[in-house]
This record gives sequence, structure tokens and C-alpha cells, in this order.
Amino acid sequence: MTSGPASHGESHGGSHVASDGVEFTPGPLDRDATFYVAGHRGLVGSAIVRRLEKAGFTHVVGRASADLDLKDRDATFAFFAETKPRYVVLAAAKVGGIMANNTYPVDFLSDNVRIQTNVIDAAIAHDVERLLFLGSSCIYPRLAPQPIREDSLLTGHLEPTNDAYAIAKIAGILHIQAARRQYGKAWISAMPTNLYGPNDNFSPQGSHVLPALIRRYDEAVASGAASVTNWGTGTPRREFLHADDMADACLHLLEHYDGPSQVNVGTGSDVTIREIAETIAGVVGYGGRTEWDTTKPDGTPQKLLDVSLLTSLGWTAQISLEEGLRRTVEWYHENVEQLRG
Ligand SMILES: NC(=O)C1=CN([C@@H]2O[C@H](COP(=O)(O)OP(=O)(O)OC[C@H]3O[C@@H](n4cnc5c(N)ncnc54)[C@H](OP(=O)(O)O)[C@@H]3O)[C@@H](O)[C@H]2O)C=CC1
Ligand SMILES: C[C@H]1O[C@H](OP(=O)(O)OP(=O)(O)OC[C@H]2O[C@@H](n3cnc4c(=O)[nH]c(N)nc43)[C@H](O)[C@@H]2O)[C@@H](O)[C@@H](O)C1=O
Repeated sequence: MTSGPASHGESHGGSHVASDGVEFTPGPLDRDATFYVAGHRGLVGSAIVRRLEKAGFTHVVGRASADLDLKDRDATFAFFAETKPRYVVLAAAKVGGIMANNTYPVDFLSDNVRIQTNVIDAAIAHDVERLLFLGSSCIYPRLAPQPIREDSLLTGHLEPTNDAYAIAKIAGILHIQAARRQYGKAWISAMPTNLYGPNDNFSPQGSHVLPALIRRYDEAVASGAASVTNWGTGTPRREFLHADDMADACLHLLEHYDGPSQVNVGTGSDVTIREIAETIAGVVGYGGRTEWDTTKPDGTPQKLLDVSLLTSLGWTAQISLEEGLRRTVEWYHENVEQLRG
């Protein structure tokens, strides 16, 4: 990771007042404070826990959804009252790929609005100092100019396959901005691009493209299948960021940024789905044919984030797609039995 001096106007050196009037100077977080990672068993949450522990945090707490359902407002408030976290990353959400989003829009809207509303309201009530909310690049209009800048938010129509999830995430961004305005909270939002890595969801119907293709090509190698069939046309372009880079960016933002604008988090480059499929086939050693089921949705044609704000804050991604894929396939091979079980 490169850590150059921050040059973005919102938040560097000395006493700092953000454009919405919130007075807060970002700096190193207290390693001994209680840090709650909501969604700590997931792809992003587990990477954040690894990153925090590596950075020396001694009181990182998490709860599985079976023990604390964040859709339950009373239980969420009771957890905050008992744990009193000083810092929170909100990485708990109902998450899925294009098919899951398109099939279960009620769940993606309702669960996510409830989870984030309960956590943010409880964090207001219990005076959390720093909170980072995670949205998603799908908040931007389907046909936003590429690469997508933060100020493209609410400038056009959403991609219909994930509009319910996107509206929930947009409500989350506004909730953070409102907590800043009404209560002076120095809380921030980050918008990750498509993520991948260990502890991802590898379920064939519910997952995102990258874990789906790792599993599909790997199973095709094992079964000796002559061809595999992927969804859509293969022409959409996506940007992929490893979860460990994402986690590093989250800590970097908490220590270097304060402002009302959400911050895009990505690598700055994208590939076609056809290209990523070829790369994955190569990594797992599949030599058969690839076909495309064009009855399945493509989703948005391109989703490449403009990462100049994040770059100006001194952060760039470090894990190349090749390296990240190699590591993820290795993790998949080590955990595949457990994933199927
Ligand atoms: N994956 C991606 O490509 C992208 C993800 N994001 C965002 O990043 C964040 C993390 O996503 P990711 O790690 O991929 O998702 P995962 O599905 O891997 O993890 C989500 C976590 O949320 C927890 N969770 C879900 N529902 C509840 C609930 N009702 N109560 C308590 N906990 C709950 C789960 O806990 P448990 O395991 O205990 O059930 C799980 O650990 C989300 O906000 C997502 O929108 C943004 C862009 C892309
Ligand atoms: C992170 C992001 O994730 C979702 O949006 P998406 O970017 O479209 O995500 P995806 O990874 O599921 O698909 C990317 C592309 O890949 C193609 N594709 C091919 N074959 C498979 C396949 O087997 N599975 C999947 N899932 N996709 C496939 C697929 O047709 C599409 O063209 C959002 O709902 C939203 O929730 C969100 O924020």
C-alpha cells in the first residue's frame, strides 16, 4: 500500500472542518478501543478483522447473525449498550450476485434497510466516535459516465436487476450524511466495487460472478466436462478488488478521511466477463469450451469507479487480479469440502 500525503480538500493535517460543518481531524485510531465489525464472518468483515488484528487492535468484537440478528432493533440496541463500541464498520448486509438481487428484491431492500437503520441509530444513541458504512458501486446510475465519480450519485436511473439493493444502500449513505448534519457525527461511507477473496459466497445461484466461475471451472476440471456455460453475453465490464485490499482501504479511510461524500474504493481498471472467465479457466487448468447463456441477465454494461478521491487520500490497491485470483483459488481448494457440506 502506498501512503502518500493526503491532498484532498476535505481532511488533512491540523484542525479540520468538513464542508457540512462537522469538526473532526482524522488520525490514528486507538488500538485498545472496542471496535465492532458488523458482519465479521463475511467476505469483507473477516478481511477487516484480519487487518485490524494485524494493525494491533486488541478489542475487535463481532457477532454471528445467529447470535445477534441486526434486523432486530431491540437486540441491536442492547448489544450496543452492553459492548459500547468506540468504532464501528458496518459490513453486515444481505449480499448476493445478479440473480439473487433480481429474484429477491424485497429481501435485499427490507433486510438491508433494517440492518443499517438499526446499527446507525444504535450507534447514534451510544455515541460511537467513528463509523464506516459500506455501500456498493451499484448505487450509481446504470449508464453513469465511466469511470464513475462520486458526484454521479442520484443523477440517473438505476440498473433494474439491483435497484432494490441500490436504494437501500443510497438510504444508508443519506443516513450517514444526516447523522453528520443532525448530530455532528464524523462518520463516513465507502462504495466498494465488485469484491472477491476468502470467505466469499460460492453458491452457484446466489454468488457473484468470480466465485461462481471459480467453482464452475474447477468442477468442470474434476468432472472432465467438455464445456461450461456462463451467464449473459460475457461483454459487460467489471472491476474486481480483493477483500484484503478493501479492508486496508477501510482502515485507511477511518484514519485519513472525514467528509460527507461517499468514497469510491476500487482498482481503477476493469475487464470483460469473458476475459475474467478465460483467466479463471487458466488458473484452475480448464481446457474445454466456454458457452454463454444469453437468456441470463448481463446487468449494467460497465461499472468502473473513478478512484481519484481515494488516491488523493494516499491509498491505492496492491493486490493484482492475477495474484488475488491465485490466492482465492487456493483458499477455495482448501475449503471446498466445508463449503459443500
Ligand atoms: N461482495 C461484494 O462484491 C460487495 C460487497 N459490498 C458490501 O460490503 C459489505 C460486506 O459484504 P460481503 O462481505 O461481501 O457479504 P457477506 O455475505 O460475505 O457477509 C455479510 C455478513 O453480514 C452478516 N449479516 C447478514 N445479515 C445479518 C443480520 N440480519 N444480522 C447480523 N448479521 C448479518 C452475515 O453474518 P453471518 O455470517 O453471521 O450470517 C455475514 O457475515 C456489504 O455491505 C455489501 O453490500 C459492496 C460491494 C461489493
Ligand atoms: C457487486 C454487485 O453485484 C451484482 O451486480 P453484478 O456486478 O452484475 O454482479 P455479478 O457478479 O453477479 O455478475 C457480473 C456479471 O457476470 C455475469 N456472469 C456470468 N456468469 C455468471 C455466474 O455464474 N454468476 C454470476 N453471479 N454472474 C455471472 C453476469 O451475467 C454479469 O454480467 C449486483 O446485483 C449488486 O448487488 C452489486 O453491487
